[in-house]
Amino acid sequence: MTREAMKTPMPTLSNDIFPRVQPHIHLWTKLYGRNFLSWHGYRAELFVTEPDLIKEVLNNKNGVFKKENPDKYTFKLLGNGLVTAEGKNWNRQRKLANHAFHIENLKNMVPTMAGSVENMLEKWGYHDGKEIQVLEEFRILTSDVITKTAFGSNYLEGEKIFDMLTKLTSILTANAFKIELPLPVVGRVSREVRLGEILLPPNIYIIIPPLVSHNDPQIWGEDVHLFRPDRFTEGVTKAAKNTNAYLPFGMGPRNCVGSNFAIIEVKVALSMILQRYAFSLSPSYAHSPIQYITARPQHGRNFLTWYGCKAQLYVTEPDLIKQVLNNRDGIYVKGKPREFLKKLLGDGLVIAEGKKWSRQRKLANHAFHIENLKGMAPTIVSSVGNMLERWGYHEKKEIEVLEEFRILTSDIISKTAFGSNYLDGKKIFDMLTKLTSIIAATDLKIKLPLIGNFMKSSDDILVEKLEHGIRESFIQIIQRRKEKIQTEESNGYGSDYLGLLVNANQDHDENKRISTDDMIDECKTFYFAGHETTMSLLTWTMFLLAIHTDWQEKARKEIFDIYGDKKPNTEDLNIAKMKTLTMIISETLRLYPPVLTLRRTVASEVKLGDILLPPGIEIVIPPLVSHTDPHIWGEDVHLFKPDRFSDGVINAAKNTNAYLPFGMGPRICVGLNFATIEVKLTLSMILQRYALTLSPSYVHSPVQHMFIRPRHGAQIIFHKL
Ligand code: HEM
Repeated sequence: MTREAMKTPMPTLSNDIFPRVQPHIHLWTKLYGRNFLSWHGYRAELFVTEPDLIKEVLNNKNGVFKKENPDKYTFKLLGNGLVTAEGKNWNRQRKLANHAFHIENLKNMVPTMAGSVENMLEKWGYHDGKEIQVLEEFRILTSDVITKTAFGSNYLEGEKIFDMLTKLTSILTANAFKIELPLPVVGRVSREVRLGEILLPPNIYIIIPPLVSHNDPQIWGEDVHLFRPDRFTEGVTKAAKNTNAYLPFGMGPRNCVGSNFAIIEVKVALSMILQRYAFSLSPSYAHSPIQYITARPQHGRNFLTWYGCKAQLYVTEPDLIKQVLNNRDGIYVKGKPREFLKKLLGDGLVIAEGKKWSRQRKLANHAFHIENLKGMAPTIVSSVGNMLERWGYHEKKEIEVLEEFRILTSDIISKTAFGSNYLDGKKIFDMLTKLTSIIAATDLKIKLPLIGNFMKSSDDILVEKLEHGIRESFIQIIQRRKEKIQTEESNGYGSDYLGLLVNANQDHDENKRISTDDMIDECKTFYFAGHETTMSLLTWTMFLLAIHTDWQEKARKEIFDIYGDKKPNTEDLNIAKMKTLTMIISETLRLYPPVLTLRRTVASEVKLGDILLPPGIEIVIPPLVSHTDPHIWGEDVHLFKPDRFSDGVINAAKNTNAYLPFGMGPRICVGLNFATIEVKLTLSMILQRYALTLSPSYVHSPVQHMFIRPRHGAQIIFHKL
């Protein structure tokens, strides 16, 4: 649950962190009430969140509630120090610590603290107007302060210790499921005792998660998640309905011995920072990465991971990416697709290899040849027209465009590639959408090699049903095409993609002939590849234009210069003149590339850069890594700045191989031009009629659902021009 919760950034800068950092405890308090029992392996744990009971446990009047024995990891971090000690040991050590942190002693530490802060600020002096990552700064500051004040040595001397402690803490956190650190307070009952109405047997563990009572609206009021320091105007007693609900430093005899020290340190640091600087949150903060692979710079640019029993090499270095995708010696092949993906794409163009790929690629290239694309333009324009007619009634209202674009792109691909319309294709799309959902949900699941082969999950069964349904629908569409043409006594089967496929199906030359199964796989592939990708691009472009109204204006001006207020001229699309739109689309594809991973398999041993790759290893290329690399795009890498593309990709990026929205090399997207024309015509017709703004109800939460999409849709407000 934690991993799921952490997968995406928080949609807003909300303080409602509890469901995110402890999703399990959050759910349990909703399901089981304020105090509940749970099992951690064989260990019974009582979660206590009722303030009065918390007080009873922490005040520990009759000495029943002991500290937990440290497990082996905690012990390595804290030894048998004050935090974990019990009895006499604890008594003696606590006295010493109380003395060290006595208010008189604390006063003497202030100059040292101020000196450390001064050092930090001196370093910051050079950063005027720049962004500073303060978490790292404060790691150094607090280490420096504690070494100097408590041990009389400075950060540099203590650095080795802190480095080691930091590593140890990482291991501890990674083992957070084995141990309970540091969010909840943990203790153990030494003998039978009554807590409220609950009779506790000895040795039961007690867990107190402060976030529960800190987030309780009954204690703090309905504005519990808002940052409102004035609730503390008259101290904690007046701020909370029950003061025992406030536990940042614990309470009772084992409360934090360093609380005064910490507060003084924070006050000194804040005072000195506020005296010198005004600060604001950097735009790069909220925009945290969608995939956590990008958040692991410590592994370097290319690194190995394991997906179940399969080795995967992640490659993010542009020159190596180029080597893999260009595939000069035919070594980097499309590997065996994942089970589910195969159901979605069959053995169609995206997956096929060798001769089959060559033949099918030729057909697709032909279908999407520029002359054929021009022929499709009137169909695209009329589909967009239908959508706009529907929108006519929505003036100044909010429209959720992701859904709209799903219908639009489905309609366009059905009509242009298969000569049927959205309603005909709707059944297929519904089934494909369901299939996509199952696949997106199972993408991270790893099938056990043996068991997975014997047992069918409910997903497997549903997938088989959908697969069968999709196949039947395509057979009908193909059959209808064959019959229709026969009755019209025409020679060919049409020049759209389906027509080319049916022609090839009837070809006398065996080498060129393709089977019915091949046709079905190609149909699936085109329906799928031509639909969700373009829908994602259209949606994010609308979103970005709604926020960046200056670019919206520039685009609109360009469109009026070309088409006036008339429908786009399909005789001459004038696509080449759409410089601004091209830049906007390129920048959108950089920030929100619909295809998030490209995969290849190494067919035979090969050297990639300095790495010797054995056959069978899978290569994963995540475009977002190089798309968001400041070394390649500059420090403003996270900002929407279409003019970085004003002289093409070559001048936008330090290395053009870093830009991969459509892939590169022989397997580059075959629908590239088609998608681009579709998006340009759609945007032109929308911007001719409407000004766009983002709706306040929009929540920014981009997620990977096969492709990047806004989790809660994209709500845009349309104002008639
Ligand atoms: C914004 C829209 C689109 C994006 C971002 C996109 C992206 C991509 C990418 C990155 C690849 C390369 C995959 C790889 O190297 O492993 C690809 C391949 C492919 N795309 Fe697209 N695509 C888009 C639209 C379309 C459309 C509209 C169609 C068809 C109507 C299409 C059909 C295909 C096919 C058939 C392949 C496989 C080509 C081959 O392996 O030879 N795509 N696409």
